[in-house]
Amino acid sequence: MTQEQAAQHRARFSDHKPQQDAYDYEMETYQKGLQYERPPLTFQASKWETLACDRMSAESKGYVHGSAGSRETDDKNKSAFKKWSIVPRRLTGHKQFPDLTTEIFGEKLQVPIAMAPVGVLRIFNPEGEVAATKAAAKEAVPYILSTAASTSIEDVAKANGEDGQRWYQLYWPNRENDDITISLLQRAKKAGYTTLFVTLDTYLLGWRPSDMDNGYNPFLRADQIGVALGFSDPVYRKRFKEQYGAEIEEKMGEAASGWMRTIFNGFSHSWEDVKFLQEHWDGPIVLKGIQTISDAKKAAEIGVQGIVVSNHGGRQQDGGNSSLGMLPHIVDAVGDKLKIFFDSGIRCGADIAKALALGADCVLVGRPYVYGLTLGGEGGVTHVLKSLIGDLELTLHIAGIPSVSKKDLNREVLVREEDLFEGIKGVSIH
Ligand SMILES: Cc1cc2nc3c(=O)[nH]c(=O)nc-3n(C[C@H](O)[C@H](O)[C@H](O)COP(=O)(O)O)c2cc1C
Repeated sequence: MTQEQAAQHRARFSDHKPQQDAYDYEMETYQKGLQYERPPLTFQASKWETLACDRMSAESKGYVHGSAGSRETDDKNKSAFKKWSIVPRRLTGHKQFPDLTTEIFGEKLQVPIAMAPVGVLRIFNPEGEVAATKAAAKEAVPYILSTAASTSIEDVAKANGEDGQRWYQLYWPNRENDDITISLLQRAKKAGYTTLFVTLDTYLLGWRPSDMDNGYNPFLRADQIGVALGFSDPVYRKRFKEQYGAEIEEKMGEAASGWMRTIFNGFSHSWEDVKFLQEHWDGPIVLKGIQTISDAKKAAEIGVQGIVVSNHGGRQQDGGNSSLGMLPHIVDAVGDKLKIFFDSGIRCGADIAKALALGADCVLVGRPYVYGLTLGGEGGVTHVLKSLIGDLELTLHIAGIPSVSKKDLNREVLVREEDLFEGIKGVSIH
């Protein structure tokens, strides 16, 4: 990104604030409680999943809650957070709430949180991506649109609005479909998506028992839910007509499976292929799905701007490591060269604080906002975002941590819970 572009981004986003501060949301809730009014949705983050799953069809539940194989990776993602504890400091004299703002690729963020790319949101609520992206814009949280979305690139941009911060996630067609890749990138650029996230771990869907039990693959169905980006793509439409002598709408089944084979083409690209994206995307590129130090170093070598330390929420490969466990090792290797995003397993404010303390520059929230969407549409997503932000803000404030900047929120504020019990043998706990 040029200096000039960075300046433009900064100017565009610097005044974009959430409509209501998360702490005010808490206070408003207590005020309403004085009149015996209860919040429509629970603040207990650990309950969102069960409540939402109870309300979904078996297919939707299997799709969002499902993970690869025996769920081992997913389970480890979540339990890894408990291995770290935030150690509070007292009498800090801080007279302000923590500063949660940060800067990513020249864009000011009000909080170091973005909404992870999640496909097919209309299976959870008819408003799908439109509801999610509107809530993101209102809470000043960047929205990452998935290539597997059930709403087009352009319609999501419209709903996200002038002030919305939007990034685009690519499921990368194989090189025989370079013209389709270029078309997707150009559409995203034109619609105001500023950063490109390229997902590396999903060249086909993982072995997901819960989906197979339901015989459910949202991308094979002719209901247009998993294929919106393809069906609205001029290059894919032209190709389809040439091949079938018919419009997509006349042969929906073939068009849906054709699009699925285009974006989940079965085989991995190579490091050399990334050059193609660098030639065709004018802006920062972030590789999503990095889980090893050597891949993180290669990402830095080939000159992309960031990585997401992620294992797709354990949905792709079973028997894997926790994403959080790898985070500090990767940060030590490339944290000074790349922006480090993190996801997989974040469920509450303290989880966010821990990932940031371990060196992430920004975290992505996945399943929790899908549960909010199921429970309350746009309002449900808003509630989840406000809750996570409020929880993060007060967790930091009460721990005596004045900001999310690396000088304040770093490994010094953490202790491994295990070491506390070993500490007597010589681990220093300052
Ligand atoms: C229902 C669902 C759909 C997803 N779709 C996508 C997608 O289209 N593209 C992508 O890169 N990641 C996708 N992800 C992965 C998320 O971006 C993110 O990596 C993951 O949700 C993080 O794990 P967590 O949900 O356990 O926090 C999806 C996740 C879920 C739960």
